[in-house]
Amino acid sequence: MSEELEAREIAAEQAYVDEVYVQLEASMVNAQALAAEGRNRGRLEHEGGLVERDAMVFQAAKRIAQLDAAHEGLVFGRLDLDPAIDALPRYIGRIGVRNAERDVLLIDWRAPAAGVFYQATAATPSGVVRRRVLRSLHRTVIGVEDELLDQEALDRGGADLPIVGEGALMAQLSRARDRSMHSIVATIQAEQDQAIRAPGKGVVSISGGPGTGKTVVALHRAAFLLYSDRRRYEGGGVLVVGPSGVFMRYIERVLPSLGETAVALRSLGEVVGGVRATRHDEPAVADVKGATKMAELLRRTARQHAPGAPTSFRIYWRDETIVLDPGLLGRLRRQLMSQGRRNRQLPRVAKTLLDAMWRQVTGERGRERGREAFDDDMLGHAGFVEFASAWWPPLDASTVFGWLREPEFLSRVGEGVVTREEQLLLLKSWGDGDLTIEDVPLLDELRYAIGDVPQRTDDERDLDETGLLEGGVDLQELTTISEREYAPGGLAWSAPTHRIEDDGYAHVLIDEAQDLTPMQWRMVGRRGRAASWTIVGDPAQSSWPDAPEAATARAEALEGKELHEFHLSTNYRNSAEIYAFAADYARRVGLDADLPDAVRRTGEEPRVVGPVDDLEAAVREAVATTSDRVEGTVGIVVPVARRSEVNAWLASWPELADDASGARAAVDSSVTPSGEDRIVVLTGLDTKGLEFDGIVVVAPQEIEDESATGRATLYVVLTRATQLLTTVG
Ligand SMILES: Nc1ncnc2c1ncn2[C@@H]1O[C@H](COP(=O)(O)OP(=O)(O)OP(=O)(O)O)[C@@H](O)[C@H]1O
Repeated sequence: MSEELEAREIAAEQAYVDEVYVQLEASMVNAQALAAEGRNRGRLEHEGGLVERDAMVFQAAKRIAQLDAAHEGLVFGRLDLDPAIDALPRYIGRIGVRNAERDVLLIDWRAPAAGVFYQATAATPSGVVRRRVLRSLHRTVIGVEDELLDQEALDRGGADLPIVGEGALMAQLSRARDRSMHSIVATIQAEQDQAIRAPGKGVVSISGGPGTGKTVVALHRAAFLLYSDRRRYEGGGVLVVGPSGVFMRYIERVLPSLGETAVALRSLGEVVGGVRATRHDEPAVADVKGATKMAELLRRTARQHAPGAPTSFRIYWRDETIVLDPGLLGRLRRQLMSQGRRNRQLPRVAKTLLDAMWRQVTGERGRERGREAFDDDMLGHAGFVEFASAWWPPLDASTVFGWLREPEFLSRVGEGVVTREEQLLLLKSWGDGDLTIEDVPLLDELRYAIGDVPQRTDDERDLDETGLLEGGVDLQELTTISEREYAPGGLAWSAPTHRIEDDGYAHVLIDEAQDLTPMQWRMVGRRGRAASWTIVGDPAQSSWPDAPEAATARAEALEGKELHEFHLSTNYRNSAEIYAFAADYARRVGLDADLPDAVRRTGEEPRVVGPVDDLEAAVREAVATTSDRVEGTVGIVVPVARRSEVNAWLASWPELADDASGARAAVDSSVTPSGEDRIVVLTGLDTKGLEFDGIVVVAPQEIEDESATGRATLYVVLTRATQLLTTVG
């Protein structure tokens, strides 16, 4: 009977969903035709609102159609209200759709009218009698899950509203995990909805323990903001910053599945335009590079005499020797620096030098000729022009960053800022080539300290203004000289391509904010001076050891902005059994953790294997068992020092070969990883923000011991599994 009932309900919903798709296709064709026709301006203005809206629906629908996401239907919700309010059901979808008469067929989930879908509860039904979630596979409705919110209204109204299913949330939470995060539009919970719909003012801070939906809520919030004020947020840009490239790939499909693509998703190593770093420094080095004192070191660096540039200049003119000695040049350098960013002073360089030189002209013959003639002579003199351009070359941040690789230079600017030991750590890390994630904020700091290298056209304009360097200096050539002489040879550091003025966004969203170092806060702070912010994090999961210093940097980045706090209290990821185990650990090791309630029981207790004699055999057994028992992803979490070893193990286990191309690629560079592997090897830090159906933790004690914040890292690791957790050590 109940199956029959469910089938009948599904068929009825399918009919409605089909109607929505027919209408959607009609409006897409319509919008396309309008765009293709390229109507004249007046007509566009006349029908502006309509055309724009159709075009928007078209764009959003196209993106949603492109997304071949199995579980995610366009129409996912239905509200049956008290007949006294509305006799017709309301349908909720990823985007809004109207029919030819412009009646609403589907309400966009972000519209105010959809709010009640998320906020209504049995205690405060707000007119909702039945809330229904439609589960779909592409365009096919495969299930419905109902909740009865107001029995009395149902009795009173005498309507026929059957109740089907076991509840959408549990069905959604029990699904197997794949490599991407999915949107939760159908099952957003009331406390999450409040954070999602908070106005885009000041700073919205969303806190909560592991698995409470902070990330997914923040992404839905980005979609909400774009919907609520498209001009502001699409025009000004929305920046979403997460901890790693792996994490960004994990979350990248959520916004497109909501029809939104106008968002910049950047990992911390990619925040600076044109730069892409994917490797972390080891913890001891990361701790030095992340500390606020690096800002002082870099400020000093930016003010130094360019290594290799001339330190004096001498010229004969009208019987006189004019000398720019190192002391005088040092004073002139400081004078120029005091007027603003180094590169911005380029147009003033020649005049500053000429002023100082003219003061030395005291003889009659020289004075008689006059200043103008003096300037003309100098600017026509190849020796002077060459000196001026070599003394103050246009510099890009990567070049200046390269100066720090010289031990003597570093010890000079580092004096009293970083210890000798720290200098050695820095030098060692900069010796091996490519930029690390921790270097990126340092490079950014230098960009801001020296300013952009002027573009050629700007140069020409600036030079025209001074009237001093006419025809004399080819700045293009200067750039080449400076690059040739001072660029760090052989390094894969590309110069930032974006200009400082283009760095700002209208909204900045920081995920896993507890991990930002002070230097990273400074970097993201520069991108959000005029922005509203969403900041998401859980202090207990922090891997930055100096919490007060990070708090100060964060406060500076957000200075003057009003704070609105939201807290999430239910863990939707872990089974109750797994989370109890992790929470026990947090209490035992003294982490001051925010412990949410986990709602889903599986009857599977976490398994602790060990102490073991043969680690490889024990891990192999645990991974094989886990992979047999879960349908979705499996993460093998290892100490940093064991990553290659465990990858080699996994690559050599034939029974798991199909699921582990990443491990094979890690040990054999001729193998290409598929990127869709079910089984992956990760370090503790790599797991931040991610989740897997099964987790096998290798040598947990070593993870705990490998950094000052190892306990917080291990706590993160223990909260990544949805179904099965095994530790082997
Ligand atoms: N309302 C919801 N309906 C369905 N699934 C949800 C809901 N809220 C959260 N989830 C799921 O719970 C899991 C955890 O969410 P998310 O990763 O956003 O949590 P988090 O708070 O950022 O976690 P952590 O801090 O541990 O990284 C995800 O799979 C997410 O889809």
